[in-house]
Amino acid sequence: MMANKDDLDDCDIIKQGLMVKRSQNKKRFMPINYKQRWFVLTTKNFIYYESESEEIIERSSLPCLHNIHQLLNRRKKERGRIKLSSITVIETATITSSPIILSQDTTNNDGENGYAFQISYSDGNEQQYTLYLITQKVQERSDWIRTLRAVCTDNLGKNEKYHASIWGGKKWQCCRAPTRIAEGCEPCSEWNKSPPDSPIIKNGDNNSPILALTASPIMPGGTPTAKLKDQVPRIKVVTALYPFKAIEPGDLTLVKGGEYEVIDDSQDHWWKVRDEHGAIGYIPSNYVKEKEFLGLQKYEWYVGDMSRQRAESLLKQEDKEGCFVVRNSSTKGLYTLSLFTKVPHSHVKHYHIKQNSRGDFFLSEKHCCSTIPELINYHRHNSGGLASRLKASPCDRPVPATAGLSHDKWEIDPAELMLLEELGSGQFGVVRHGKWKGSIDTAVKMMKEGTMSEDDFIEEAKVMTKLQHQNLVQLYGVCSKHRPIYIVTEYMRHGSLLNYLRRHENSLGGNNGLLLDMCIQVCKGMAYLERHNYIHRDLAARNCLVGSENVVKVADFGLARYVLDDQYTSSGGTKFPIKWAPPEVLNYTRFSSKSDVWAYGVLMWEIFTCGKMPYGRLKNTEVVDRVQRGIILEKPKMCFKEVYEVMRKCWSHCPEDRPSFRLLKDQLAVISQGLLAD
Ligand SMILES: Nc1ncnc2c1ncn2[C@@H]1O[C@H](COP(=O)(O)OP(=O)(O)OP(=O)(O)O)[C@@H](O)[C@H]1O
Ligand SMILES: [Zn+2]
Repeated sequence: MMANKDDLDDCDIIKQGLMVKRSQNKKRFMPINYKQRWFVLTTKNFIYYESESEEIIERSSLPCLHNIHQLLNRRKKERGRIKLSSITVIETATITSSPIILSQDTTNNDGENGYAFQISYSDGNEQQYTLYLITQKVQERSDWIRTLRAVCTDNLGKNEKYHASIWGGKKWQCCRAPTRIAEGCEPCSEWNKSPPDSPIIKNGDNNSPILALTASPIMPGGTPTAKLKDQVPRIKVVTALYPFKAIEPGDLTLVKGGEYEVIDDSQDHWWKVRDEHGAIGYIPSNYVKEKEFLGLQKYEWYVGDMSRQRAESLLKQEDKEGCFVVRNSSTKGLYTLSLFTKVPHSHVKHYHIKQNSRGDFFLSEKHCCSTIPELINYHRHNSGGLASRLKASPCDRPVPATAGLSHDKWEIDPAELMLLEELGSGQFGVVRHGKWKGSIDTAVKMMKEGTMSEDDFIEEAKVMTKLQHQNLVQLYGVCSKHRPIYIVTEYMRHGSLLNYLRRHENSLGGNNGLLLDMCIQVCKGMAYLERHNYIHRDLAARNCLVGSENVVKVADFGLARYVLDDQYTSSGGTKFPIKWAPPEVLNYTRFSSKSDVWAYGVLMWEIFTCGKMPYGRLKNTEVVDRVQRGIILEKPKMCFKEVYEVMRKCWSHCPEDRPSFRLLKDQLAVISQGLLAD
């Protein structure tokens, strides 16, 4: 089997496995059939191969990744491929009456015929096709859906609706619509949510889900029949990635590494779980991960998406010989080991974790291991070519903020807040460091009376506590029963980005990579807001904050809407952030995610000048005049040409010509990868 050129560009496998594929029946006279295929998801394509060999299957355990050349060498015949960029819908599917031939090994089959899902994509002529796939286990299906959605995020969402079932030849089996091109009958799921895990293919009239009860290690009490009545489709077990201390009644304490059975995950941020003693309560969903998908996350040394620059500064801060982390490489699906050594001088070395032709992992070719944890263990005892033996990894890493301080809580009793030192002050009033119930660090913004339309804001705060992203300052809640009202947020120990840049100009100035990484972090937070149709309206370095490990987060989003002072809200006002405003805001006060993008360009400029004032001492009227005439900020001295090009695109006169944050995020990642080979 020859590898074609496309394959060679496409060598990073994200996930692979056997599934049953329903024929696409492009030619109407062909009978529908089902074939087992070997599916390979790469960073660019979803490819399927003839599958007669089982040997590869055994090697498919997570987080193991394979090189496509390897696969091709195993005489697989490619049967088709779909470009990820052409995929628009990934949803579950209902297929009712199909004689499904699954793999011979049906021992794990839970008595089901399988679980179906669908992938719609368009070819070059915009013709839509749908591929129906069937997995043996419900978990496999949600795993595939999740992974596929994660790599296709850029295209999903174009289609609003899909058909829940299949075209039966004369009508859609779901909605009975009589034409094949009829619009879908179900709204597409929000693609960042996981799919419902209900078994879809039914055995005759048996509509009740069959439970995978044996999968759960914790099952205090409760017989299968009791579970059936409770309509629990399957038991989901999660592992705690961080400790969580239950403070409010109704919450449950999490012990790091402990396992919990999920009882209710219908809300995004707080799940009801049961611990091994049978105690039940709410926990923050971002503190746990489904046991089956834990992968490397249970290891202290794995830091996930941390950038090269942040890994370096974290390890330098620890300042210990042999201190190391493993992080996701900038090439999707690969991992990098970052190792601190003092020999011959303090520095951090980065090693790609590679795989040989047998799929084994290695850092130096002589020492291969079948999993990454084994490889790490090996190098704890033998430097084996590394700059040092692997010794420890950074401990006391910060835990993420929770969406609100407890389940369903956004109103905070000021008596529970201990107020500490003043952190600064802005036009709304003073900001102080606080401790909630003696244990959680917070920042408390005491709103000067009369500066904001409080009732509207308090309503909005309920929504805002639900916005959660690692690059957004978390809103914990408000104290709204007393005056002045308090806005309580996550505490960020290094304060505002603007001051941070100015204070550290000497160390940051030469570090283009770190500055670009800050831009990327802000961009990620903004892409999240954009995805949720949330406009910031006052994005600038002064409104971003810096926390431990050089994390940068966006703060004060959406707040501008509730300000009463018209010196701040009207573009003619003295406090209006003119220097961050695009023409359409200056002319018509027309805010959008694209006006945020303009401001983001100015923020990038602030970052690359280490906190200079945009347009220097120019008066507001002079700035307006320049912006209207299309004169933009000059390139900061230490900024890469490529990065300045990105800023310029953010300053396109027409909002439509500016890139979205989603696009910016990818472009900046590419630049970062190219400029600072990882
Ligand atoms: N969550 C936080 N953690 C740590 N420090 C904070 C936090 N929020 C604010 N601060 C500090 O308080 C200062 C004032 O913040 P505030 O948001 O009130 O004003 P500002 O952003 O400087 O100006 P503006 O009123 O125009 O938004 C910040 O510059 C920062 O140093
Ligand atoms: Zn339908």
